[in-house]
Amino acid sequence: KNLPGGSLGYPLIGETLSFLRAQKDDRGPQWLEERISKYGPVFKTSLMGSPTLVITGQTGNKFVLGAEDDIFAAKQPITLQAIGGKQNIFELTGSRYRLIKGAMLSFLKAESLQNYIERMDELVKNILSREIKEGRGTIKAVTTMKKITFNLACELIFGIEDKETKEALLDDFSIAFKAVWSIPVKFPGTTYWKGLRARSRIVERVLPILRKRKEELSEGELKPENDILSCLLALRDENHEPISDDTIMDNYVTLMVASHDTSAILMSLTIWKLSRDPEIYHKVLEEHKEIMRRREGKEDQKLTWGEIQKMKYTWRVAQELMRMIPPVFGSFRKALKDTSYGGYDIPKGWQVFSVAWGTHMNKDVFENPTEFDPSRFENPSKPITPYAYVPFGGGLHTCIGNEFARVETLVTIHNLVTFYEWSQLNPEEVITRQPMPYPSLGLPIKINPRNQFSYKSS
Ligand code: HEM
Repeated sequence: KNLPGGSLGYPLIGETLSFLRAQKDDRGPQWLEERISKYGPVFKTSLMGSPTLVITGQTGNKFVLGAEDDIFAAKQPITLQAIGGKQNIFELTGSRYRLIKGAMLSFLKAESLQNYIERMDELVKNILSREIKEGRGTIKAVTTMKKITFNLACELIFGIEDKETKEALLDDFSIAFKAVWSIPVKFPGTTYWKGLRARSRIVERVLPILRKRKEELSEGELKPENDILSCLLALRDENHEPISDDTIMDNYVTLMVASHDTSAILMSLTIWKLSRDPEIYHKVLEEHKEIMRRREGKEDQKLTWGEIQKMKYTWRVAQELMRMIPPVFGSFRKALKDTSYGGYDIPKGWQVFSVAWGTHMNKDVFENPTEFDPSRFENPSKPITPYAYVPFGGGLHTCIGNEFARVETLVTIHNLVTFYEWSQLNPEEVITRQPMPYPSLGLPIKINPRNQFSYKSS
């Protein structure tokens, strides 16, 4: 086989440790750069238990992300596969994949999200005020954002509202999330082993909920549109067969994993940026003041879908953050047949990894890539071409939660800037990849309700 240069590292572990360590020390781009400068834009390594070809650049993104699912499957590393389960959306192909994805999208598309806004706003308000009260004016923003994304997913997407159940699930999911980025060694005490046990407890806890919903659906007490679990329970495949409980559980766990850290990171990064950049903060604040000003005496009214659409600058700030610090470093695929790219063979069974940073920080794609400039998403002097900006991936497996993530981020930031004032306790705090990019100290902030909120421009 004509394979590109690179090192497969140690058996099983491969280069996983050096990759994860580089991410943690915020040297992820350097880890890649070193290899790209040594071997070129395509190189071999071994990550998360599989031999891997890393493919970088816009053409590479298109090749990997834009491929049909008979060439590359979106199979994730062993760790995510084990936590998410064998029937999770990333593992599915063909008609089964489309069936499950269609059901999930029916909840996550913009038209459906419009119905959640009031409830989302209320949940975010409650969590923020509770956390701030409990922390007596000081909170770790990262922990609070994780609580927000977890509760929004539990309540709005899955209809799980019982406080005790949610708390127990949050404990177990926190353990399971860690296992997604661990060395897949099933030995008592390892992060991976703990994650697998946490997954079993999650399944045990949610199965009775699933059974109850099944009964309620058959008795007409519940509608499939109520939540994603009910929707999947009511779903029939091309042979009119229901979807198995295992498939539903796997996709429940996977959606919780896919929606959790990603969105919590985007919210945390936005708070981090607003805390340290007065100019950007001021522009964001003005946008939200303007929204409140337009309410003309009805300031207590609930946030509306129309108002979310007015938060254009705030979203551009988030987009620019995702360009410079993509929450998901890249996308894994598995070659289902022998194929080739750039003159190199990609053997069947190998893992392929396409990295967002390869284009996001490329000066041929984004002018002055190291400069934080949200306006590049407003009037790009160079139009952003397909597969160049990929924080939500691209092609068949593009994130189906991108609109949910946008809305929950905007609702949260709106509540923060409109009703609170805050400052970072450690202004020097940096972002480290663990391997997801979080503020290194969990972003402690001092936060207080605004005394007076003047809607007039300042
Ligand atoms: C800022 C937040 C988010 C980011 C940056 C993000 C990023 C991504 C990326 C890069 C992919 C593609 C992975 C691949 O190509 O292998 C993806 C896929 C996916 N995401 Fe997200 N995501 C976010 C939020 C969410 C949310 C809130 C949900 C669910 C409510 C979600 C559910 C999914 C699912 C189910 C897939 C798989 C789609 C498929 O295979 O067809 N994501 N996401």
